[in-house]
Amino acid sequence: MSNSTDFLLALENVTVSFDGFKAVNGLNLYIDKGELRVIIGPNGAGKTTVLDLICGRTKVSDGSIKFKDQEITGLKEYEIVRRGIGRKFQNPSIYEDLTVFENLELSMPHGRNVAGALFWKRSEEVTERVREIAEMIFLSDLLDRRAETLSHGQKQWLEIGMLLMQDPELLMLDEPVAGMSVSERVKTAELLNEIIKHRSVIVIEHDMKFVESIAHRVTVLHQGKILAEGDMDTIQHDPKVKEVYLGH
Ligand SMILES: Nc1ncnc2c1ncn2[C@@H]1O[C@H](COP(=O)(O)OP(=O)(O)OP(=O)(O)O)[C@@H](O)[C@H]1O
Repeated sequence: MSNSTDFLLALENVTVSFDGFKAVNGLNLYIDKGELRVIIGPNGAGKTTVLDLICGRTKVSDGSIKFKDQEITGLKEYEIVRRGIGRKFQNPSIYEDLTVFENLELSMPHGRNVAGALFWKRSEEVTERVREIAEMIFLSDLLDRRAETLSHGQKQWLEIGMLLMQDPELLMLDEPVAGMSVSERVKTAELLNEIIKHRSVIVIEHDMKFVESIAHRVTVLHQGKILAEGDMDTIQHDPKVKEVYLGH
């Protein structure tokens, strides 16, 4: 047995070409258990593509992606979800005409086969879990509200909550605070810090104030490669990073 990784997620030499253009080029990225990693970088750097590769939406052209030491490269998106990776996209995909409670309830995995889904009914366990997650995402008092009546920020939290219902070990969020108010951003930082008590999180973010408030470790991507990696202080003082990203 190799003892090569204690990492939750390991990308090694990952490359993807779109018609010969390498959007991600020989990327090595390692995420620890309980880590909150922020990925920053200029437009077109390959940030979203990295998340697409991890969740199986885009196939790697070369390289390996391992989750808990098992190869996930080539698995289908739903299989990767089942392994324990949840992904939130920029636009919330909640059910607007259902309540907060129902949205969360629907996201609880119902068992792995049709029979499981057919015979599933609301149980104490599900209700308990919905309440627990609702509390985390600041929506305990709004469980009976239709989702369409929520603010933009609350909808984003609801979608994070829906992912948490699936109990992922790794959560990936693409610009979670875009369009949020200042107070919602502060609460989102709180939420992320709560989430990483039991899971790892990868966040793509442009808002540097928000990044400062959450980041353990920052990876700067540029032209599909890692330009720099380290704590916030190191990144902010890195001349290469200043040149391509922070300096303008
Ligand atoms: N399916 C695709 N087919 C062709 N080119 C693509 C595809 N997906 C992404 N690209 C290209 O790959 C590059 C990286 O895109 P990506 O969206 O990952 O960047 P990003 O760092 O997330 O940028 P942004 O901050 O603007 O969201 C871009 O040049 C983009 O046009």
